[in-house]
Amino acid sequence: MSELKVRGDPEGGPERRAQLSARVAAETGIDEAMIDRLVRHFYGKVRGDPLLGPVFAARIADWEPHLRRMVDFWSSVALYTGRYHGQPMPVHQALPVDAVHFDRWLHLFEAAAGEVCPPAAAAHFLERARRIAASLELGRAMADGVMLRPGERYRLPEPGGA
Ligand code: HEM
Repeated sequence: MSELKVRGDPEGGPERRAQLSARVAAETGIDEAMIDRLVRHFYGKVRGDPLLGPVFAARIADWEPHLRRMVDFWSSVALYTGRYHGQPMPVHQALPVDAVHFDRWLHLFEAAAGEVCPPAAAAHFLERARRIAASLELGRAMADGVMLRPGERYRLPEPGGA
């Protein structure tokens, strides 16, 4: 499985990261306050969603630590701050999710970004979300021993099916 790189650690170390971060901020208007608004708005939608809400409710009792972790994650991914040090792949490999869940997640994320961010910022977040979602879906399939072909989506086996 290819490594899921989300630590905001591009070639060149801290100075290069700071340069990239400043450029993204200047080009898109993204800052920590916008990331905080986006994360809270997005997870508000997720929690009320009939498909995704129960998946989260089964695992998250105290939302504030999760929201803070997700702010760190998006700060690393969007602004190269290196603040997130978790491992999303094994977390999502253990979840009961497939293409339908990933599509819904991206749909809600796109809606949230459109509501909270100016267009260039929304596009920056969304491009990264799509790539990471595709990588997590590949990893999720692989956890069930399924190697997806390019463009193929992962479908959980029907309960009681073949
Ligand atoms: C199928 C759609 C998804 C579902 C149902 C889902 C669900 C979850 C749940 C329940 C957790 C918390 C697990 C726990 O703390 O026990 C989690 C954590 C996380 N999710 Fe997702 N997720 C989805 C897609 C995504 C996508 C597309 C991304 C990134 C773009 C993402 C990024 C993360 C990150 C960074 C964490 C924190 C992992 C850690 O450090 O512990 N998720 N997700």
